[in-house]
Amino acid sequence: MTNPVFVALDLPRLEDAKGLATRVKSHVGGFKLGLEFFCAHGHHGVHEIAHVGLPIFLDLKFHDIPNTVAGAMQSIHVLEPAIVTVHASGGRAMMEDAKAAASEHCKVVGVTMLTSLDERDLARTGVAGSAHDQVMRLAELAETAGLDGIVCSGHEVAAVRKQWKSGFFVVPGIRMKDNSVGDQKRVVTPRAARDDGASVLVVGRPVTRAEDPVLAARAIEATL
Ligand SMILES: O=C(O)c1cc(=O)[nH]c(=O)n1[C@@H]1O[C@H](COP(=O)(O)O)[C@@H](O)[C@H]1O
Repeated sequence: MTNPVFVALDLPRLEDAKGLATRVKSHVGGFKLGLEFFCAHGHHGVHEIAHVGLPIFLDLKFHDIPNTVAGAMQSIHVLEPAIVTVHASGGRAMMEDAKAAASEHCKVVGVTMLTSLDERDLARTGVAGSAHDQVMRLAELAETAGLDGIVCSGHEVAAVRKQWKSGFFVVPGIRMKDNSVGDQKRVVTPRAARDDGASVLVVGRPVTRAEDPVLAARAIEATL
C-alpha cells in the first residue's frame, strides 16, 4: 500500500516548507500546496517542492465560470500536479470543463462541504439540511460531471464510497486523539478515515506544527 498521507505545507516561508518536506518525505505519500503557499511562492515554489521527489497535490480550489476555470487549469499543466481541486458548488458545467482542461494523469476532485463548517454554518449559507445530505448531493454532481472524486470529511466518506465505488476520496480534517482541532469542525483520526475508504488523507498542523514533525509523521504512519 502506498502511503495515503499528503502533508499540507501551509507555511509562509519557502525554506521552511522545503526543509520540512525533505525531513518527512520517507514517512508520507505526497505534499499538498494550497492557497497560502501558492499566493506566496507561485510556480517557482511548486517546482522547489516537487524536487523533493513526491507527488504534488495542488489545492487551489477553483470556483469561477467554466471558461475561466478551464483556462486556469491549462495554466497549471506545466506544474504536473497529481491532484487538483475545484469547488463542486461551482456547478456541473464548470466541473466538466475543468476536467476536460486538466492534463491526462491529473486527478480533479470537487470540494464538497469544507471540514471547517458544521450544519449551522451550512444553514447560514442558505442551504438547509444535514452535512451528510449536502456532501452526497455534491458528490453525485461531481460524479455526473466526470470528476475523479471529491474532498469531504471523514464523517461522510464511508457513505460516499458506498455510492461511488470507483471514486477517489480526499479527506482533510485529520487529527490524532491528542491533537488540537483548531478551526476544523468535522474531524476524524487517520485510521478511521482510511478504514472508511479515504484514498488520500490531508494532514497539516498535526505534522507542520508538531515539536518534532518527523516523529508526528511516523506516528500517523504507524496507525495506518
Ligand atoms: O481541499 C482541502 O484540502 C481542504 C478541504 C477541506 O474541506 N478542509 C481542509 O482543511 N482542507 C485543507 O486541508 C488542510 C488541513 O490542514 P490542518 O487542519 O492543518 O490539518 C488545509 O490545507 C486546508 O486548506
